[in-house]
Amino acid sequence: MPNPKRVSERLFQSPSKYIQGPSAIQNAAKYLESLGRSPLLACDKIVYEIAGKQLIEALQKADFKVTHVEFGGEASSQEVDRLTKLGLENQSSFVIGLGGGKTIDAAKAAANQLKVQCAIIPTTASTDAPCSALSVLYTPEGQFDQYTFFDRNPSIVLVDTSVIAKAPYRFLAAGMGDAIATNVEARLCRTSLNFGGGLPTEVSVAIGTKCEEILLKYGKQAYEANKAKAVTPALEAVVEANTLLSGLGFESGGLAAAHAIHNGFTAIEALHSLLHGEKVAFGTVAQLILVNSPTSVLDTYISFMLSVDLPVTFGQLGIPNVTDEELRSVAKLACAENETIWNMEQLVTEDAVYNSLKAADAAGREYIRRTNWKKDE
Ligand SMILES: NC(=O)c1ccc[n+]([C@@H]2O[C@H](COP(=O)([O-])OP(=O)(O)OC[C@H]3O[C@@H](n4cnc5c(N)ncnc54)[C@H](O)[C@@H]3O)[C@@H](O)[C@H]2O)c1
Ligand SMILES: [Zn+2]
Repeated sequence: MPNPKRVSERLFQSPSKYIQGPSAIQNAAKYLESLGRSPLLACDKIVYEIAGKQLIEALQKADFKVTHVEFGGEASSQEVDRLTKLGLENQSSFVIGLGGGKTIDAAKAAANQLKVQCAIIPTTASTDAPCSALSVLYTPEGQFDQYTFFDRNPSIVLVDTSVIAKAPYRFLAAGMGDAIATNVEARLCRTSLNFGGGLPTEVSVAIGTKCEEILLKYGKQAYEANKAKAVTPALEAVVEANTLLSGLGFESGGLAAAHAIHNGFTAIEALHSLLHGEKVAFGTVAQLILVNSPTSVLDTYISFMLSVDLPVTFGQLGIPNVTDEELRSVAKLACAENETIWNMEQLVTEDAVYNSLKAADAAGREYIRRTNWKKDE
């Protein structure tokens, strides 16, 4: 990474087109035809039944020649190479990634190796992976491997909200946990380099603000709509916040402590089964404490997290008996040399992060006690 003090350019990057609506897959051909007519389509078995069959049918009706490959489940270099090989053998004109964050990341990386364009069709709003020009790769066993960066973002991101509305509502909540961090993190990164290697522009800051506004206004309502499998204006707004606004906001705005703490949580085995956004949600409260946010501000975020069943205490994270030693190892990883925590202007130490974790749990417990909060059944 270049030294931020020596970079004066502001930079904003994004996909060429973003389409969202309840019939997006049915109408996919008209949006995808500019990329060619012989795509390599990666999706796993579950997603094939949910949306893959319907997508292939819609494309075949419009004379596309689709090569369907079953995604193996992990976004690993090996899986990316396998998809690339199939793309070469079939002379695929572009790649479609259909599914959750891992399928999306593997598809983006394969398209990059094939030097063809990429279309992303997320089937959950669980992460902000669809719009970014990077993939998070893992070993075939599921350990973090590396971030890989590409020259361009996916050309087309197509979101079918009738599919998302039927996905498990825990996924939408996790996406909100990832998205609520966007503004909290980006507003501390005004003078650091974003993922494109430039300074944030005014629009990336505005996107983070809008993302947060939508979540606070409509998050709970969208969560309830998702439980009822209903596509409503609130659900549409939150899907856009989780997918487009959060994606553009983090990539061109920057990440800070919340995501670094999420990465630190990999030190605790018991947290591996949690979704990305669930861990980011707790990290967001810890970051707010780290930068000395007033109680009224903490209350706003904690109340939001609880309204969509995101964890704000160690108990809710599933680690009620976490030890100080474990928390110190989380803080140590969160403060690793290349971590995004160093994007913040504030002075940060491992000890301060350790203390913010303990205080976040305490603030969550105190809020629950004070407001007599009870989980909806
Ligand atoms: N590249 C980026 O910018 C970026 C950003 C955030 C997260 N990520 C990555 O995203 C990954 C996490 O993604 P995830 O949380 O979507 O998990 P995931 O990709 O593992 O998907 C979880 C499961 O959801 C299932 N699924 C997908 N759509 C469904 C639907 N409509 N109904 C029922 N089940 C459905 C899939 O079959 C899969 O088994 C992580 O690897 C993370 O590193 C990447
Ligand atoms: Zn994230």
